[in-house]
Amino acid sequence: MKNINPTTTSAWQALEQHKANFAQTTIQQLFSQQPNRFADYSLRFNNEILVDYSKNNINQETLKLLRQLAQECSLATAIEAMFTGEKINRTEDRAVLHTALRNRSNQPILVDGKDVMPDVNDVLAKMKGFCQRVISGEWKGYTGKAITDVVNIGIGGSDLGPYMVTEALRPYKNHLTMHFVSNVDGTHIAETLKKVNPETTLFLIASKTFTTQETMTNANSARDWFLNSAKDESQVAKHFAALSTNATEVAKFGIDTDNMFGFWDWVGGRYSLWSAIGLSIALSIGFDNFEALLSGAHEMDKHFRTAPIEQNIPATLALVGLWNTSFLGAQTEAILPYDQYLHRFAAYFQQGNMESNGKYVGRDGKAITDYQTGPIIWGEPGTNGQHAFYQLIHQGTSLIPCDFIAPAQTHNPLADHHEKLLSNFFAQTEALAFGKTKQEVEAEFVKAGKNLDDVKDIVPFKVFTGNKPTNSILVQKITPFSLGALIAMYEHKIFVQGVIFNIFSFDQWGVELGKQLANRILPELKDSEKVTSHDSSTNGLINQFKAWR
Ligand SMILES: O=P(O)(O)OC[C@H]1O[C@H](O)[C@H](O)[C@@H](O)[C@@H]1O
Repeated sequence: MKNINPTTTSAWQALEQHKANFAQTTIQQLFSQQPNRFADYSLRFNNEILVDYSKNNINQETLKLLRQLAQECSLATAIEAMFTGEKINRTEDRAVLHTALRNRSNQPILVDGKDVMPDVNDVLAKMKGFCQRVISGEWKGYTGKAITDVVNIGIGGSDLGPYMVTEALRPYKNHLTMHFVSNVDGTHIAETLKKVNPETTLFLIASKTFTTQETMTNANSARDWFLNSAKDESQVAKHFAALSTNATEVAKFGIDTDNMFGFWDWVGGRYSLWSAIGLSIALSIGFDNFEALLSGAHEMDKHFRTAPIEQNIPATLALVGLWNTSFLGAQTEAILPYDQYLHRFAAYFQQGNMESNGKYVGRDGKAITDYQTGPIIWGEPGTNGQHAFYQLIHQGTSLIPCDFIAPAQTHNPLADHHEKLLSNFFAQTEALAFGKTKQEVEAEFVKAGKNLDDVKDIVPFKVFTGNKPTNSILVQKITPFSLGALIAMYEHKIFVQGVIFNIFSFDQWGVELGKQLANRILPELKDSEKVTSHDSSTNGLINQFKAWR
């Protein structure tokens, strides 16, 4: 991947000039000027996902310049570099091949001259056999009973993806009850263990490195709890499996390598739900559905790799997002799914996006000083968010571009719930784009029989300026296939932005310092000695903790 500061491209400079046009123009005016705006600014994937990006402050010139920016930043070369296994994660000297995990075409993909597909397929076959045995009840616990509960112990990418997807695909789940333990706070595992029976519980220890403090601590507590009942180490094999790249550490922990499902250093943690880390997903919805999830992602991969930039959905979302943040001044992006099953979707992409693109060092190793990199990602399911934080999106002083996501078909057709939910979905983007003028507010008062003189002081508070950018992502139905495609769509959006930001999107050095310091502090908490080795704040906090515990 080349080192290109995006601000030095002619497209960036032209975009800087071009943005002045939008100081005066509103989304409302754009719609009045362009009667076909919806048709011209929306894209479809497989007749299953509709992406409408028309309610943004963009015109054809904006798109032309943004596409030129992508070209000047060598996006097409970068896409090929990722898909063909080049070591684009240069700071860790690794390829980035989550796309290989869902490569249903089976076309060879080479890393260091070796095709990775046979290994990928071997692990998938092993996962399939394991799922069949556990789901059918053939796999027995130490007292001869079938498994009823699965506890995934992992954190970050080894938790957020599997948890988000198993929740999103609950309508497809079988009889197994899934639990996810991530936090090192003992409360998390303690509360989970209260709900399960050691005779019928399977623990999946999910950790790429198998050294993560939180996960290993929870795994050890789970094993102690299990052995407290089973009283026999040899029974651990019936209740513990490992999902990891680190066979040595897995063996040290005492998990049989027969029960280990491997993956490789070219799978980033936050892109790992497609790997053995997805075993909890496959157990929960069955292996066929897990394969459908992979297929959906693979279809999106093909689209991303081959579609021209004008029709390329991830690239378009990335460019429009970059326009909003880098040129129009937004610092955050909200992801707002109008689907209760997608309640962890925003949390998942907080890691996906912020751990990937929250970087201040450019690919040249120098600090980036003249543009913003990855935005802050946040969000909650609609309509809950409407009753909580939408006030600020509608009338605050920050510009917050939002992605609204909704399924056309619900899995729970109950009275008119879905129509009500979707009426809110449509209404919100309409309100955000077009707002309500002073005249409209006054007309409403008049209609309600009020004298305008009596209400004139209230009028300004009821005005909505509108002109707030949104994307609407309408999915026919959330199925394993469409969810796979949707996740891959966002993954590639992040990739495109990382290429243009000129950063390395696939490392995560920013999480290391806190870990190092926690490791230094941990021994200091073991005794009652007064701590003096830190700054006065950190010393003061540690000493108060010691006094109070
Ligand atoms: O899967 P593990 O090796 O346990 O890592 C779990 C998580 O922790 C790390 O600190 C990284 O920030 C994440 O990218 C990763 O997903």
